[in-house]
Amino acid sequence: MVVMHVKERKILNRDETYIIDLKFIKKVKISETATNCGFTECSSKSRFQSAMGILSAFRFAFQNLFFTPILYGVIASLAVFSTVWDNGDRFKDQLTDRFRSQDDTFDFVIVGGGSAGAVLANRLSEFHTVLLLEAGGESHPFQAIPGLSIFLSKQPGTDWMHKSVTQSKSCFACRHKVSKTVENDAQCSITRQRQLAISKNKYIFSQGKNLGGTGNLNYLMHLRGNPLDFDNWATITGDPTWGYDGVLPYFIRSEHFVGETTDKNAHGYGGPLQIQIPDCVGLAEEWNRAGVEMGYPHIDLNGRHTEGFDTVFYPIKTGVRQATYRSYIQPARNRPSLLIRKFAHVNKVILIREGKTSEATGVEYDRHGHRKFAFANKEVILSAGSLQSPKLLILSGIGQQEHLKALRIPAKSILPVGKNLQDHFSTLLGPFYINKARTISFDRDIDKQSFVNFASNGKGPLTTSGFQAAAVLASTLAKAQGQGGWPDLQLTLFGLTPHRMFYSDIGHAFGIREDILRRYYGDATGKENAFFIMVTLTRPLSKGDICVAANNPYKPAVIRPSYVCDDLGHDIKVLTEGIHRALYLAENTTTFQALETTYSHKCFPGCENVPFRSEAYWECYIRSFSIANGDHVGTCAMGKVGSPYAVVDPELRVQGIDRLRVVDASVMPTIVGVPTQASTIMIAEKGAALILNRWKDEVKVGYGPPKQLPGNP
Ligand SMILES: Cc1cc2nc3c(=O)[nH]c(=O)nc-3n(C[C@H](O)[C@H](O)[C@H](O)COP(=O)(O)OP(=O)(O)OC[C@H]3O[C@@H](n4cnc5c(N)ncnc54)[C@H](O)[C@@H]3O)c2cc1C
Repeated sequence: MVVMHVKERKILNRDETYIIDLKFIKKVKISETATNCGFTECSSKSRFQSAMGILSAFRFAFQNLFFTPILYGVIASLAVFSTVWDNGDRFKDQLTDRFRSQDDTFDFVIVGGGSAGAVLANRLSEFHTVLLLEAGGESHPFQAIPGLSIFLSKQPGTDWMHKSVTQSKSCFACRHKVSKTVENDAQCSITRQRQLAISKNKYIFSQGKNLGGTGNLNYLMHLRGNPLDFDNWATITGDPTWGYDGVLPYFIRSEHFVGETTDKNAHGYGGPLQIQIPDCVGLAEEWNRAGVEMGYPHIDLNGRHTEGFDTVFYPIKTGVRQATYRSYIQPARNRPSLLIRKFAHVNKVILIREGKTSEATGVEYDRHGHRKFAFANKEVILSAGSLQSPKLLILSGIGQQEHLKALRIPAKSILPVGKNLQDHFSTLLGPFYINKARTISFDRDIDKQSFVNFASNGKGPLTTSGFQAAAVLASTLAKAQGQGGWPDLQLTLFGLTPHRMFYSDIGHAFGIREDILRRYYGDATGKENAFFIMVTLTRPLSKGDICVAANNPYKPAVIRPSYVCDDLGHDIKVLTEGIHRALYLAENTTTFQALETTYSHKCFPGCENVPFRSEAYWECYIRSFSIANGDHVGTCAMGKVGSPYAVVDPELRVQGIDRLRVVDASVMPTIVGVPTQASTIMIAEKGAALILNRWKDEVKVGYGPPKQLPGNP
């Protein structure tokens, strides 16, 4: 093992051990190597100055010393890399396009090749001709590495980077951006627009912009949700097949589970998406043990459960991120029945009036500078995600009457499109310092060897996004309402030690001001070992909405998330309780006491005027260090016809319009109590089965291997 210490900087290698302090070289001994991640702790012993040592130190310096600065350089230039990648792919696509089919009529036209759209493209093209239109290109190679997750969002080539409107009750520490955009006011009415010279307190919402969608840049936590999340959907929609027992077979169908679990029957074996625990789980074992100390079971959180703790599963294969890009799109790509058009920005759905109702016949889209049209013999399916499917509906004439009127878009169906926006809302607690190297430090653990280890074995610290274990808990408020078995809080272990650029990287990932984080994390940087806990409100009362400001597909949607805005103060109370439980776990369980866990004593900048750790302090902390999880749902909710939020029916058909469905996260009527990718994939699997069943009498033979319709599993 080699440790090179140049001034304050350490770089690790696995073969030999030196400390170079520019003036002298020290031999050091490895005192401990932690399990599975390859974290290291070192202590110096004696000096030596052998010629061999110096020679190998120089050799090492040439091979490794520059690795970390280069890595930081690459990470800092990810924006450039992603743009260059995107432009290169665009150029290649333009060149090869002339050799591809120029057909414009297909059985199905799918808009958006993200988490849901990729599943549909795969399943439907087994039996029908499918055109998949995706605004972005191929997934970026860096997106395959889970360890780079916190750097992947907000890169211009591969992220839509939507902006919320200015928030008054949260986001106080969010990045302030100078902007001259025209903003909608609080009522989503385009008649009252204001010109803002400086816009602040805005969230930047990431959404993946390439094949695989947001699954390419998310944090890889694969959690399905609580059975009551889905039983609630069955009640809302009046359709029992959306209850837990109805949706479970579709979770199972999507999955190929690898590894050990306490609930084997809950899992699928042989599905497209490989699910497993990554090689590097850091403090997960201690986390689960501490949960048991607190009276919660260590369970499989993807099984039938109420409350509990568990290590988080990821959609990975030999360490590599799968997303729906590698699991659903790549295996289907060569089918003659599937045509993928990348860099195709869809502007609206083409609707024609048929008697009293309208029917979707195709879409209008722009590609490589040309306006084009594609037509569907059977159906058009929108899978553009919760922030864009509603926008496309509105631009096509499906939305709220006043809104369409103000936009001068002829109304085709009056529906509450864009209302009911829900998301998880979090804050990040820590650092919690510990006395052992059990978490990842970028400065210490990410080196040339860790890349080699990842590339050749799929092992090591690069296999984890940092989010390694979770707990789902019901708050006392939920229990008081008789919902003790229906968790409304998630605590997630974030196993990173603050590295040199931590304030900047976390600021980038979560959209928080760097100057504030530099002040807050100033003491933490350079300390050996620490972890964080993300505290998440998973069943918020506060709801937001989305509308569009102009009849122009290139104008960003107006997004009002309205986090922690409920009049009862419910959301703040539940989050504060979550913070107390996280603190209890870290400070009061014997498992974490054995690691000498101590919480940061620093006051969050802006909250100095309230007593540290008082209820008022935590409220200030939450409203300042606000993290929007990006789990947006509900903007095209399914429900009973005529209900206040229902846009699609339980078969995901847009109400009042023929041959048009929405199949993505936006159809969830209420948000599930965990991150939303697994449930989005389940919705797409169920949606595909519904569509195939509808068109079962018109199946074309000869498109791909399966000879039998999947139907209900
Ligand atoms: C930073 C972040 C971290 C997250 N972490 C997790 C996590 O750890 N675990 C988890 O389960 N969930 C996580 N999520 C949420 C999860 O990834 C999403 O819920 C899920 O991917 C949504 O899938 P979707 O199919 O609805 O939308 P998307 O995956 O966003 O797909 C929509 C696709 O449509 C395309 N598109 C949009 N508009 C157009 C248009 N006009 N024309 C053509 N194409 C268009 C987009 O480019 C995109 O490819 C995270 C989200 C974010 C933002």
